[in-house]
Amino acid sequence: MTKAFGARLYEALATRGPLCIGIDPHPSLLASWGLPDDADGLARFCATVVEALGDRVAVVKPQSAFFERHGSRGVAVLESAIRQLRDAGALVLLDVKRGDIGSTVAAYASAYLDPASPLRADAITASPYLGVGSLAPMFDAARAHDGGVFVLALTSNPEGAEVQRAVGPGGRTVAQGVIDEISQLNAGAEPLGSFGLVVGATIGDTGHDLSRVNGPILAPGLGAQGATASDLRTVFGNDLAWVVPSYSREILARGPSVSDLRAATADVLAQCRAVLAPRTR
Ligand SMILES: O=C(O)c1cc(=O)[nH]c(=O)n1[C@@H]1O[C@H](COP(=O)(O)O)[C@@H](O)[C@H]1O
Repeated sequence: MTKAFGARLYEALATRGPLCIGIDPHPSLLASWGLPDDADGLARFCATVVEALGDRVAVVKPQSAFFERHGSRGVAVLESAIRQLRDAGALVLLDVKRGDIGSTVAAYASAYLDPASPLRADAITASPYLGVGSLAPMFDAARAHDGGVFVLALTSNPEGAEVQRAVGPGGRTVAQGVIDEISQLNAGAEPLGSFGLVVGATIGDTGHDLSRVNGPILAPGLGAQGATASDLRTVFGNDLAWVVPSYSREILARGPSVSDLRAATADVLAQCRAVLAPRTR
């Protein structure tokens, strides 16, 4: 039996530092790395990222869409990248943003969180817009298999606010409802819950109560979308403790040189540490 995802993440953040790097092999990045826009190019792209970052970054987040666009051969590359990253000691957060009725969510859960699946990752991203309760089979699978689930709360894109900040009959925003339900799942977990939220680094002061989350908060939108490490202070205020800053294109654009990828990563990690340290426990 391995440890719960939250405990494994806690250790990874302590030893490797508070950072997630995304693998988003955009066609333009493949081109700038001198690689073809096909499954072989994808495989070489991933091999370089694994070599450069697999042994040093706490969380690596492959974006499934960029693999799926190459069909079954692309998905095979994703399977192998997940395995290699995990073997190198990184926690793999597979960005698939799944959500559906509960019975279908159960199938997604077995696709991504069951150790028997070739696509098994440490954690996945999930969309709560069919109701947080519809994600229950994913939460159950995460508990059973020591996995994690990061649920969208306040996303980094400008279109998100219209839905996420809508106020329900009880006076709570949709996002606060998501935050509160995830907080309940993490209540009492030590040292850190396995259920995370996604809150974009681009959104300014959240205006939401994140004080009881007791789990990780993934903060994408840094770099290419315009947010900087210092924005994390504005966005999260006193709730910075378990923020996991996430960069994709900003770092990947520095490839294919392994040493440049490492240097860029070390650079953003230092910027994030300066804002996030010290952790409260
Ligand atoms: O869940 C995510 O990771 C995510 C949530 C969000 O609110 N905004 C967001 O950009 N993302 C993902 O984070 C990555 C951002 O990539 P860059 O803009 O290149 O850093 C993409 O894979 C997005 O799909």
